[in-house]
Amino acid sequence: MLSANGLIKRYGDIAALDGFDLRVEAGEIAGLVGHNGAGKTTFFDIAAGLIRPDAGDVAITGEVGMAPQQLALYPSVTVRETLRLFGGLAGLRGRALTAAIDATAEELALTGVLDRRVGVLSGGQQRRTQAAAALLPRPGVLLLDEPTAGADPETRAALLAAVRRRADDGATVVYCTHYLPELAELRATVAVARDGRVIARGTGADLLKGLPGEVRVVLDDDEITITTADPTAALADLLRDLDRPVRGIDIRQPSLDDLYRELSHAA
Ligand SMILES: Nc1ncnc2c1ncn2[C@@H]1O[C@H](COP(=O)(O)OP(=O)(O)OP(=O)(O)O)[C@@H](O)[C@H]1O
Repeated sequence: MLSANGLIKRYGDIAALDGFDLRVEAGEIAGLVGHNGAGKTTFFDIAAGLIRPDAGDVAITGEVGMAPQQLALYPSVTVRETLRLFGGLAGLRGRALTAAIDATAEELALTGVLDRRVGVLSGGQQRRTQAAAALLPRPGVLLLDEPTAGADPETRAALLAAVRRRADDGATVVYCTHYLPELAELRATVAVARDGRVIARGTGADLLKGLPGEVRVVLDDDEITITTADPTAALADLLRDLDRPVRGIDIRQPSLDDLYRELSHAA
């Protein structure tokens, strides 16, 4: 469990966090989204104990594992040595450590590069190594800051599956991303940050309720477009009353992108 209450962090005139509240339960993945500068990284640094807030506190059950946005790896050591270091810091030794390294490398598709130096890996492999370092000790709380940035589709899928498994095993996960479809894939709840606060919190479905989607019906010489919160129902109504042949149908359900846009533009 993680519970941040009333966090405030100022840098001169800038309030990086300005009353930031967030509660995430064990087994939950909370997707933290928001503009550049909304305060996501500052929140992570405070939750991980790297910096102190000016006010407020974060309560955490268990250890914290963090994969920061900036790669923080030693280029001259191998992937295996990297994982050995992070596992060792978390108290893993001997056979337990070796088994954890093998299992984590396997789930993040790093087995083939375990004995290569981090500095010669591709960007995606380095990012997976960083995620592996955070995931390996199986911390109770995982803070992941855009771990799939620059990842190819296979890497992305492996990472998302590994994160989902950790939550299924009971970890509390906060997952920062600018790529909203990932949150649906992770079955994450959503927290939208803006100007140092969480301004919307809930399941994707809750937050999307009432936002407009669109249904477009293409006829022989005409086209009908309806903007509505329930495009499927609008389509059913339309088709019931329509006496002309339909050439094409296009439905766009409201998405997290719509929510993000709406909240970002709200005063
Ligand atoms: N050490 C610092 N000194 C001065 N200002 C800072 C410092 N760290 C963060 N800030 C400012 O605080 C605000 C929040 O920054 P933060 O990095 O937390 O945002 P973010 O939501 O993580 O952004 P991004 O999506 O770009 O990663 C920004 O305006 C940033 O410039």
